[in-house]
Amino acid sequence: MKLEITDLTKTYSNGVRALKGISLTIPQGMFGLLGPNGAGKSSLMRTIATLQEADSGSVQLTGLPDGNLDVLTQKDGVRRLLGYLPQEFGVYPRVTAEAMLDHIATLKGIANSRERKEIVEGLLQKVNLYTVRKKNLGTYSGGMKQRFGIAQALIGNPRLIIVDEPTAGLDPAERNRFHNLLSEIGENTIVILSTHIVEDVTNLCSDMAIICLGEVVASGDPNSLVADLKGKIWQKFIEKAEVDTYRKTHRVISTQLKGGKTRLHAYSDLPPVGFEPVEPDLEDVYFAKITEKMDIVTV
Ligand SMILES: Nc1ncnc2c1ncn2[C@@H]1O[C@H](COP(=O)(O)OP(=O)(O)OP(=O)(O)O)[C@@H](O)[C@H]1O
Repeated sequence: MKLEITDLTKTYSNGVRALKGISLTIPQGMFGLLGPNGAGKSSLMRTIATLQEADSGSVQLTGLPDGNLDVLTQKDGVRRLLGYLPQEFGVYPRVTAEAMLDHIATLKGIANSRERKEIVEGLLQKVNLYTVRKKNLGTYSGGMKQRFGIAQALIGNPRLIIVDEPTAGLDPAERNRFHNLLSEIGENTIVILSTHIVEDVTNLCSDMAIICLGEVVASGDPNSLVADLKGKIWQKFIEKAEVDTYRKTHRVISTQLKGGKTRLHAYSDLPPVGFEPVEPDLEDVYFAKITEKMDIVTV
């Protein structure tokens, strides 16, 4: 099974071109979709989740037992296979987790109440909310709500799971718990994790893409993307006031405060004078690609 996206475009009625010909092949496993705010990640996720129309292009789910699915036109077929955790996941505050999951399971077509009870209990245990299943959702913390969000997305054994910026605002322990949960989702499922947190992709994804201003600027497996930068990233600690000067003479891809000093990373085929070589990581890939399109100040 694969999700094949070809030349997908979307312009909103206010003239914003959110998707400018996106082409991507997304295999089974965890796929990370990285991009800065406004890159078009949510627009792409909503289109794949059949919640919004594209202007042109195609999205095909191929390799299914009973043939391919055209995601843009065969929406009911896609919805039967889909689990979706949107960026803004609202919950009904006065409903218990158990009652809400039971309701969603009914909506997803699980008519038999005993079967539903079994599924709901299993999911509550999986996301570690079983002991608080009788509490109203309004009393849940951010992390608990996200785990509840995953439980509802997993109802009906989806083959395609989309999670949009799931760890923003979670504390490290909850983020860890959420990562473990995602990594337990079966190998024979496509999981698309849309995020602007590079570390989430480093930790979880075997394949990825970076999008920026509605275009794919890199795609592939994270290790190869990092390997491509070997010998090209250089670092220097400078005073903050010197950043602008360096930006005039070097291709600065990122600046970060480290112990009160500013650590500057620059991209160069040859060693720049006064810089030291540094092992690239996925963050360097991200910034090197993004700064090809956008000014570092706006990244
Ligand atoms: N319904 C809409 N109407 C008009 N413009 C929109 C709409 N939704 C998104 N946009 C614009 O389209 C562009 C892409 O937005 P999108 O939400 O897809 O990006 P994103 O990568 O998910 O960003 P973020 O990380 O901030 O959520 C942005 O410029 C945004 O302002």
